[in-house]
Amino acid sequence: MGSDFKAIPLIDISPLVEKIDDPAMAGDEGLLDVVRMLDDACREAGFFYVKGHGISEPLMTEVRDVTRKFFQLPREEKLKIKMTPQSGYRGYQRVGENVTKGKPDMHEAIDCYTPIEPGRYGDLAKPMEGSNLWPDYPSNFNALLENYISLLRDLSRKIMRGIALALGAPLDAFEGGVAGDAFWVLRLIGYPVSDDIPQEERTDIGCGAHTDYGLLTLVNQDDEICALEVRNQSGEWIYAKPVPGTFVCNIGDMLKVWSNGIYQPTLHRVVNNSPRYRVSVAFFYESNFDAAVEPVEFCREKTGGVAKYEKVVYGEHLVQKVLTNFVM
Ligand SMILES: N=C(N)NCCCC[C@H](N)C(=O)O
Ligand SMILES: O=C(O)CCC(=O)C(=O)O
Ligand SMILES: [Fe+2]
Repeated sequence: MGSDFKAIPLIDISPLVEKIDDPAMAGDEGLLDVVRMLDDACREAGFFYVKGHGISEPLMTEVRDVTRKFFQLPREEKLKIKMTPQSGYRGYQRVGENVTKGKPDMHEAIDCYTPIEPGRYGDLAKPMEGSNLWPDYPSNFNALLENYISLLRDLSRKIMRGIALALGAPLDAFEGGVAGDAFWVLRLIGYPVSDDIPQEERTDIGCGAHTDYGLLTLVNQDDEICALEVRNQSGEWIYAKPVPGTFVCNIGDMLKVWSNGIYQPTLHRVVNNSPRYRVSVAFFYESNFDAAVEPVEFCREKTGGVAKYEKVVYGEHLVQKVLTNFVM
């Protein structure tokens, strides 16, 4: 939702990253400052940049570079890891296969999800059972990304601890039954130059306006290309322009429900009007797949006493999105 913000705040979260797991951190001034900045950012823009997050800039760049190399491969090569219902919707999607609000998106992508073994979660996760499809080339792709995912999971867990404190909740509010076994999603995305897309397939938007589905998103975007736009309350689109070495973070639908709307996700979209192919790698940190998320009591009390949202099972929310996101 967001206010009439004109810019997206940048937060140096190093005090949080260094101290949040330390039992003696209560009262640490640096950390409390970060918590206050997170609270402001989540109430206002619903978006913030983080630096001081501990992920090295060379690693962030390498992840975008292997992604770019994959998308440069011939179509037949990319289709070897094609996304299908049989793969649990994991794998490669060509430009136009993802649709948002009925319109094809001008991006290609690889979707990776937490692997789900057959039978886990019963019928709930049936459509998404499976393990990830990794390409043979670039050869270090799998190992590099598995490591990246593990680092981002831990970073997200720490930021969610900060967000818990920002809401006035217990430190571990997003652990245990809510997100102690957080489902993760990785989308490696390429936005071609408009002129390179055949005219009859072309629309004007890289990814249509949407909110993200879970708790927290961390976007690692190409330097120098302005394309991610965030909508403020007046309906103006504010650029989340690249800030090298940072992640662009935003909150998702599950945090809205849990907090009874104290924090709301913000609509955003991607338009690549630049003369360069743009790569971004979005990591989504979500609730437990089977978590039934509903407004918690202390947030309801702060917001008039009435639950504004119905209970949502995260996995149902995700499956419903995934089943309607693609034309294949
Ligand atoms: N997990 C996330 N957020 N994926 C981003 C895709 C958003 C666009 C999608 N077609 C939609 O309409 O939701
Ligand atoms: O490419 C980007 O910068 C953001 C992509 C995005 O919003 C998403 O995949 O949910
Ligand atoms: Fe998004």
